[in-house]
Amino acid sequence: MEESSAGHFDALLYLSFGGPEQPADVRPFLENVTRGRNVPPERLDEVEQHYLHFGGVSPINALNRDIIARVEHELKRRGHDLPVYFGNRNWHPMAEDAVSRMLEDGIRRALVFPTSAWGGYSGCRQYHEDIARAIEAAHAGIELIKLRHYFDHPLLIEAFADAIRAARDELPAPLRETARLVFTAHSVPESADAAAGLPEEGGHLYSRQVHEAAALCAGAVGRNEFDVVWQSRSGPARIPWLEPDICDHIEALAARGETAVIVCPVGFVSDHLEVVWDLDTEARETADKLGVAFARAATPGTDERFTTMIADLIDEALSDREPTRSGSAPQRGSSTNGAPCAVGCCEMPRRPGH
Ligand SMILES: CC1=C(CCC(=O)O)c2cc3nc(cc4[nH]c(cc5[nH]c(cc1n2)c(C)c5CCC(=O)O)c(CCC(=O)O)c4C)C(CCC(=O)O)=C3C
Ligand SMILES: [Fe+2]
Repeated sequence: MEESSAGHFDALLYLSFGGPEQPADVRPFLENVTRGRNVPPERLDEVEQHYLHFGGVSPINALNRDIIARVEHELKRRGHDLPVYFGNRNWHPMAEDAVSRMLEDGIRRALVFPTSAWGGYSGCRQYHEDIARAIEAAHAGIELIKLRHYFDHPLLIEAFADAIRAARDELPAPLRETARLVFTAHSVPESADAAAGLPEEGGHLYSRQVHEAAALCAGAVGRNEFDVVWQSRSGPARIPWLEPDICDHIEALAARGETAVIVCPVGFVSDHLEVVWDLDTEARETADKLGVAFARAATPGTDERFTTMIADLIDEALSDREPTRSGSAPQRGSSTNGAPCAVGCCEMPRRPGH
């Protein structure tokens, strides 16, 4: 998009994934997430149990409400009159409802902050689709401009780096320096990663950004050795997803004699279910069983720098200035009313039988 996003905005739409808030929500939420996506029912049964283990309540909505309160406070402090609306892709409050409330309140032009820092279909283009769907449902004129990818924003990297240091300090002193530093992000189908970004830039935008963010965090804590692994794979077993999985990786580390890991969930902004189940429960149990000391770095959502980053991204959009960033992988993500970032960006290949 060549057009400028600078100028006046009436509001901020905080757009996230959504999660169930009571046991009865779990199944319909999972149906929403996986509609048309060929996820086997056995996988849904399994994931349903993870949610029920936590009383059918995902922490994600409460965490997002907490971040929103901080953002509102920071925007006021900076003198911006930008009310913040909350909408999700998969559960209430839904993006459609947020946009219809915005219209009722007279909002005509708003910025959108997505809780995904990344490019790729699930992390970027699907949020554009959510925006387009919400506008269509509202049957009224509104301009929604999504903010850019922030995977390499220096404030995000610093928040993760401090969290890694704090996790390291939870380990027994003799293990701190030798503990393996392992970054993890949500797996996606290999085909989705290959199609992420622009074909002429080589695709693989999501995994490239994850590797870059990991390298920046590792550099910030003075390490040049680290691993990037994946978690929370879904879909049928016959379809390849990004690997290795975090638990398999911990097993491989144990087999070659490693005695401690620091796991940094670089792919996520808050301690939602994929973090508290897949890492704090499954990965930790795997490590315990193998006698590998385990420490998990905090996610950045509740770090003050995360709020500052959101406000800085807004100020950047308002003034149309160059992005503040530490990396060099392609960085897009900003477009109006759900248009793709560029022609062919994160275009999912049509798979027969889907
Ligand atoms: C890249 C990516 C992110 C990071 C970017 C971002 O943050 O957006 C992310 C985040 C999240 N994923 C989440 C939860 C789930 N993801 C699922 C399924 C899937 N995720 C995928 C990708 C991603 N997911 C994909 C390719 C699928 C397969 C189905 C499909 O092609 O779309 C399923 C279905 C069941 C299953 O796991 O099989 C669930 C329940 C939660 C909320 C947790 C909570 O409730 O607290 C969050 C933040
Ligand atoms: Fe997911």
